[in-house]
Amino acid sequence: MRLGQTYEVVIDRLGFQGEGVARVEGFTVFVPGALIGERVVARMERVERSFARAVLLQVVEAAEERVLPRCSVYAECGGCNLQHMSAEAQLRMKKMTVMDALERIGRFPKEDVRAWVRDVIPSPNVWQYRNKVTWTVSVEAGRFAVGFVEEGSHDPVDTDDCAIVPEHVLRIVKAMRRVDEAVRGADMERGGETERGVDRSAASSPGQGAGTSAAMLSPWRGVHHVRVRTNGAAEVLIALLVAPGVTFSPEDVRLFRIELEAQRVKVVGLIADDGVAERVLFGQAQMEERIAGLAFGVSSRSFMQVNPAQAERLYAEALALAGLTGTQRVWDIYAGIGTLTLMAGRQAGSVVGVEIVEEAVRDAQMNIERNGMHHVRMMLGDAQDVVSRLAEDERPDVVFLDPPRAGCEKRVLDAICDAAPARIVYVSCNSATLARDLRILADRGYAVDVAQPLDMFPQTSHVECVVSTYRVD
Ligand SMILES: C[S@@+](CC[C@H](N)C(=O)[O-])C[C@H]1O[C@@H](n2cnc3c(N)ncnc32)[C@H](O)[C@@H]1O
Repeated sequence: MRLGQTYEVVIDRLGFQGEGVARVEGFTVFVPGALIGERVVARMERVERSFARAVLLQVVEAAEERVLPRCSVYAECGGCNLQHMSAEAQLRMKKMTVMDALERIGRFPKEDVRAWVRDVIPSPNVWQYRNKVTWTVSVEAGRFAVGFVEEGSHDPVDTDDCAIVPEHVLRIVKAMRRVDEAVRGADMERGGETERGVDRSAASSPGQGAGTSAAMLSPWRGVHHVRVRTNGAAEVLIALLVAPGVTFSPEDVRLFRIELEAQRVKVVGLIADDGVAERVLFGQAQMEERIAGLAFGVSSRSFMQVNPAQAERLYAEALALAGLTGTQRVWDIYAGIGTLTLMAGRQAGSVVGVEIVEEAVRDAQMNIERNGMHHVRMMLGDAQDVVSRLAEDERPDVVFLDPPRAGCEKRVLDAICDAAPARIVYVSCNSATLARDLRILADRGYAVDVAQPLDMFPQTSHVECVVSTYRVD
């Protein structure tokens, strides 16, 4: 098999990222965009010892599950990778992903896995469902671009057409573009000699003096990402992620505000975040959201599930599997702003949430206060240290785990098993690390009874799953 060579292949399964997989001349060939059963023409773009990666050139025989992607930039953008697959096929694929991981990585017997893994709960919304987006910003050669990044690239795919983000959030891109055009237009009229009071020296490339190129004059120069959060009331909290030292003039902020108003975007706050500190440029640093009848404040840096309607179902599943009766002692490890922590608080004797991000713990503490839950408390720190400290004071009945994609550190799992709760309910957004961690728990005497996948991220191959385990005495 040679690089650049073209083959006609038949896809016999899907990989973890939803890409078509075929066997060709003893190689496993991954073809993103191809579906099971399809005959496709593909060109090899990377060839290793036993596998290759190919670009889909033509679908010769299409599968029934093939649908027309909704986004105009689907082929280039790295944001979604399953828009070419019907909604039902996406759900089937996600169930297979969880089962495959439990069998291959977790080394659990096939019959057990089949009995545990339920059908995927579909998302109430499969389009425009995201309440948070982080886009890459680029101002190069005078060209302003905002968007998700193409796989294997650093350049954003410039668009304000994104099918998984609500329309009012997309209007922020329009406002940024209009500010860019207005400011650069004005600067060019003046000969590009003024920096408009914006100190972007820290972000200058070597050899680029102020006013030497159109890119230098963009108000968004020095902004590498923009992070937008929105809520059920269609309000937004915008954070401009900037290089250290980058500041904004009041004039830039005023212009942006005017354009946001012109686009009818309801902004609760605009923040500049240089990775060390957040600075509020106008409005406030937190926004409000209601989930399952509780009020939450959330900061820009804090974690919150991205699909709020589906998040309510996720929490309901996790709580049902925990079987709380009002008296238990509960730990919620990797607690974020305390969403599950507070919901568990309505059904438990006491709850402790553990979280490493300071802003999230601050949010969670305010959320505990505003919901009057005085039997719920938060601990700030790395779960690896906090859990063993916590175990010195109390033994939990139920532990929730909801780690980031990397899964739980072994030390955390060991400390929890030492504390011997009757039940551990594991919420995961990565089936591979979930399977790895469930194997560790199984070897320490925790058996799985149910694995419930949910479609939290429609149009992408990511899958959320909640698994309940119980201590075998
Ligand atoms: C997937 S989120 C879950 C948050 C929360 N359970 C929810 O549903 O909103 C994972 C959380 O774990 C936190 N985290 C990551 N590493 C951690 C660590 N080593 N110790 C404690 N918390 C950590 C992250 O900041 C994030 O808030």
